[in-house]
Amino acid sequence: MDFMQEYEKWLHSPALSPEEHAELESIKDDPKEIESRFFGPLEFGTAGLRGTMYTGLHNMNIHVIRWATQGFADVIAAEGEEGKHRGVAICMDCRNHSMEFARAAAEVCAANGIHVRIFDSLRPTPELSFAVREYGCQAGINVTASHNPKEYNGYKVYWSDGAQLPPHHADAIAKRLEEIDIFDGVKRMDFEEAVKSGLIETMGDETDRKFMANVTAMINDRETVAKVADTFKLVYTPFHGCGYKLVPEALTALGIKHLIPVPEQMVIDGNFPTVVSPNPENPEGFYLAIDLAKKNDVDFILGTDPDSDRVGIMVRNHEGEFQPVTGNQTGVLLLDYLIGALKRSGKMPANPVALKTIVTTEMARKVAESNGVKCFDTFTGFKFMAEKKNALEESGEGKVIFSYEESYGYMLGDYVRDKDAVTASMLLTEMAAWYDAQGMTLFDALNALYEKYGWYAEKTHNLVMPGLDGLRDMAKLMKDLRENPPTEISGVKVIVRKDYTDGSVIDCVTGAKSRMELSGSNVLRYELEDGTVILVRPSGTEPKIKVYILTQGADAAASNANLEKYGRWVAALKP
Ligand SMILES: O=P(O)(O)OC[C@H]1O[C@H](O)[C@H](O)[C@@H](O)[C@@H]1O
Repeated sequence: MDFMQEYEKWLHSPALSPEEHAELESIKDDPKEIESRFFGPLEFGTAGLRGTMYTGLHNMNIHVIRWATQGFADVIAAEGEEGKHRGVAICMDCRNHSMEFARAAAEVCAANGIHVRIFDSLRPTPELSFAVREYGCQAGINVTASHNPKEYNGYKVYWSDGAQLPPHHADAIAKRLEEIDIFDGVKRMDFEEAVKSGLIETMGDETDRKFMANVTAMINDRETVAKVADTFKLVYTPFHGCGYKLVPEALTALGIKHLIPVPEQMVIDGNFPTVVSPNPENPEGFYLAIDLAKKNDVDFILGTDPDSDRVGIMVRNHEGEFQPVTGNQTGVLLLDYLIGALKRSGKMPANPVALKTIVTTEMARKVAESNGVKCFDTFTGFKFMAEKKNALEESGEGKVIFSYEESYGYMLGDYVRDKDAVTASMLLTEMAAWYDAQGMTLFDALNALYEKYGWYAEKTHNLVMPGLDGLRDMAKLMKDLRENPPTEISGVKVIVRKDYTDGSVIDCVTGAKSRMELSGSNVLRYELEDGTVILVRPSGTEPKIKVYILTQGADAAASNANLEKYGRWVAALKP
């Protein structure tokens, strides 16, 4: 694509508002900026389209939203009249322009004769997955950039099972888009007109009630919560986003009496004014919650991201300080707790299964298998976990009790096919209360798990490479690693090398080549002589290469020393 030509096309399009024209005019002498906005369209990555909210083809704006929706509408329409009638559920998060973009998507669907159910205001992402399933919709659209910084927005697409579209399906939309002109090829219908004609319907409290009935049915142990409810306290922050209402509601239904919300962050605001990044993976954002927790003598903090699909926790250690519990650790804690709770309540299904991704700690497998639960790996993204859950359950091979990613996402129950911070927050709180009743904090519980299952340690390094140069650098880094694979990392031999792009496995000792089951994702994996696993992949949601170190040691000091040692190799990777 000739980026200058594309820029000119946009600059002269009558579809642009005066403000958008002015924005494009202002970069006319900046070819680099023009190239980065017009070199090509956004790609469907880990979680659909995601980009910064500027005027441009490689950005998120109303034109890109309408265009993507026209492509998606064609894919839905290909299902025939029945598919159009089943229609699409549409949701949005708290970001600037999310509501406007969601309504724009609804207008395009309606103009294509596709029935729309749109939420009347922001909702947690898992509720969209739920709504698609509950109302038997053909598809779903969610306008959200999840945990990204405020400049971003995104467009997630779902299919009838309530899961995000798998890559081959997303490719069909991308192919369709090549044939649709972004300005002239999109059908539109006025929102109010479409409401009047019955093509657009609104979802609100009635859908919340149905969703919440499913969430609260997941409670395992009200009795233990009730025992400690007079003294057990927690602090909660939704980071200005969608968790503000239904997470507290779930906790109240659980029987929690002392929920202390962070007042400044209970305010919905797409500028996320109190944090640099609304990502619960970044502990800095918890500073207000920590202050409040210390003042109120609380040991447990819960924080959900802006679209409330991810949740992060912090616990007080023996020095009285709060420390973040990583997604890997939180998942291990919850998996172990759920296994115990299901066994205690006699609700453990036959052939139980836990799912995790290839970049999630092996400790989860250890916990699962030590307790008679099978564990399977998938690629990053809940669409893959949903696919695996559906396949295992449809074939009768297993019943998934828990699915999780190291990146703070947890999927529970059968009513959603995406990560769900509403249900996870409630069950994490139930778990914290249960340990409280045993005289333990989650900090104690985690240490007990390490003692029992081994000292696993993980660290994800993010090599941030923004802009067009960044894209090139990232591609070069992956290429270099393929062309000159490391034979040792920080002085330790690589014994097996795997490339998930084509599923190839190379035994570095014998040179033998074989294949693995998983393939089709740009991920490299190195297995080292000491049992450490290092994985490298470009993020599908942010401009960065992620390097995951999964290691183990005889004790905490030894496993942390490994993280440091291998971290030095990672640091040298960045161009
Ligand atoms: O590692 P990335 O490709 O950036 O993805 C990070 C996360 O992004 C989104 O939240 C997806 O829904 C997750 O499944 C994924 O783990």
